[in-house]
Amino acid sequence: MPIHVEAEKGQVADIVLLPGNPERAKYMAEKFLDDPKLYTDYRKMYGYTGKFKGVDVSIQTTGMGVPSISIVLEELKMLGAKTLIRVGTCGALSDDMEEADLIIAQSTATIGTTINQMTPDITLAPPADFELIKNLYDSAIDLEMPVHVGQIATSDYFYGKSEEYTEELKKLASLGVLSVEMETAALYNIAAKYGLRAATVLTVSDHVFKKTRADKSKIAEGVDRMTEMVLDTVTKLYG
Ligand SMILES: O=P(O)(O)O[C@H]1O[C@H](CO)[C@@H](O)[C@H]1O
Ligand SMILES: O=c1cc[nH]c(=O)[nH]1
Repeated sequence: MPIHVEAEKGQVADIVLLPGNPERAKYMAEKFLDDPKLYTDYRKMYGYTGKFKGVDVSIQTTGMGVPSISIVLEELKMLGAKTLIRVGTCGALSDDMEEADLIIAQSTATIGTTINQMTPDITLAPPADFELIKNLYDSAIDLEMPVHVGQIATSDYFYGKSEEYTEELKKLASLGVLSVEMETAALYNIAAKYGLRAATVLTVSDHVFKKTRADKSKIAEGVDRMTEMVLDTVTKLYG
């Protein structure tokens, strides 16, 4: 049994949805899965396996930031997971984006994250799995959800420490980067390392430059949308 994801082989499904927040994992499992079973609560990083329309699906908390999700991803790989879809929140870098809009991350830039140490002399640019993001996009359109597709940024900082950091975010925004969050670079790099399928879907919880945050009910609306979109794709690909 791995040290942090306290599950035995066979308890985690091939397909794992990855929220950062443990309360989101619990909410999603209880609301969307049939017969969800908790397989780990170590450090309150809840992990559940249940069924959605007959397909086995796990929902595993990752915690916040690259170091935390990296531990979880390595252990999910040990447990046999094959398709990994992050379901997170993010700060929009464009004021035109609405709270609770969805973003599919084709790729991610990095600010400061330790994951770059995986290939110190190489700037790796691992993309999301094409079939996953194509189907996620089709699901969002079929379900008439507001969706954006493009590059995001993964940062080690939630609270920017300096004016320089804000300038870096503005630079990324001017280069077309849609939003900032804290885990996807680890997901795409570790998926590349093991040949796993990965994608990230985010819902806009904050506006970085306007310095506003959606209220909890608006974030919940985005989480519901994001989960419905991802589970629609799961049934199309694996049902
Ligand atoms: O809502 P989650 O999935 O945790 O994602 C975002 O929210 C956290 C910061 O509040 C970071 O983990 C960031 O990536
Ligand atoms: O602004 C934000 C919002 C969510 N997550 C982040 O990392 N940043």
